[in-house]
Amino acid sequence: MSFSIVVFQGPSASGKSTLQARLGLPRIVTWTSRAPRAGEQDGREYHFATREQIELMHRQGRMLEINEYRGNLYGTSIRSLEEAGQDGQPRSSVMEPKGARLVKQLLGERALLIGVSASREQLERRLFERKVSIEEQQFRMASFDEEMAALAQCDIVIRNDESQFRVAESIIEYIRRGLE
Ligand SMILES: Nc1nc2c(ncn2[C@@H]2O[C@H](COP(=O)(O)OP(=O)(O)O)[C@@H](O)[C@H]2O)c(=O)[nH]1
Ligand SMILES: Nc1ncnc2c1ncn2[C@@H]1O[C@H](COP(=O)(O)OP(=O)(O)O)[C@@H](O)[C@H]1O
Repeated sequence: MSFSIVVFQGPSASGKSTLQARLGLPRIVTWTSRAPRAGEQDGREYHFATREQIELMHRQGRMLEINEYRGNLYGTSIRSLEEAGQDGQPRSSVMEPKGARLVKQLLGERALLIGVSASREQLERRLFERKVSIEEQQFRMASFDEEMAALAQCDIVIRNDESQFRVAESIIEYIRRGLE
């Protein structure tokens, strides 16, 4: 099976970005209207654009989907997904469940959806350690049940509690070799 794209989904702080980095594939760069954070570069972490530009792309049928998150728009262009299949080099992406489901619908078996899960206690601790505001922690935990339920749509779910980090990374390594 040759995959064009590997999509990670799961609750906040479950370890999606960590496991994505371990997999080592080039990332699909998505669009956002949020301001770049320190150290972020246009075209690397995201394509940074205005809300109006992203909405226009959506109206023109150039976006697979757009999603509102904390007052900002996010979206994946169809072209970025098509490119992922063309050069034989698979790409990876982190998406919330709605976006991940649409990628699966568009690409079928060429998309591998990897769910990442961890216990509520572990996630609360990791968010606490991130030193974000209490309000931000509560906001992220509020979607916990929904994110856990949405793991049902994934092709594989990796448990990434602290006691399982090595197992989780071995599974990613196994998938990585399978993609070579
Ligand atoms: N549906 C969808 N979600 C996206 C897209 N790009 C990023 N996201 C999600 O938007 C959320 C916010 O991302 P970000 O602003 O980088 O902050 P983070 O929560 O610190 O990762 C994360 O859950 C991302 O996975 C996209 O193109 N489509
Ligand atoms: N397999 C792992 N090994 C070591 N640390 C991990 C692992 N998975 C997650 N973490 C830690 O947990 C925290 C949340 O992980 P992160 O990848 O940022 O989550 P997400 O992208 O899902 O929000 C980070 O501090 C990260 O270093």
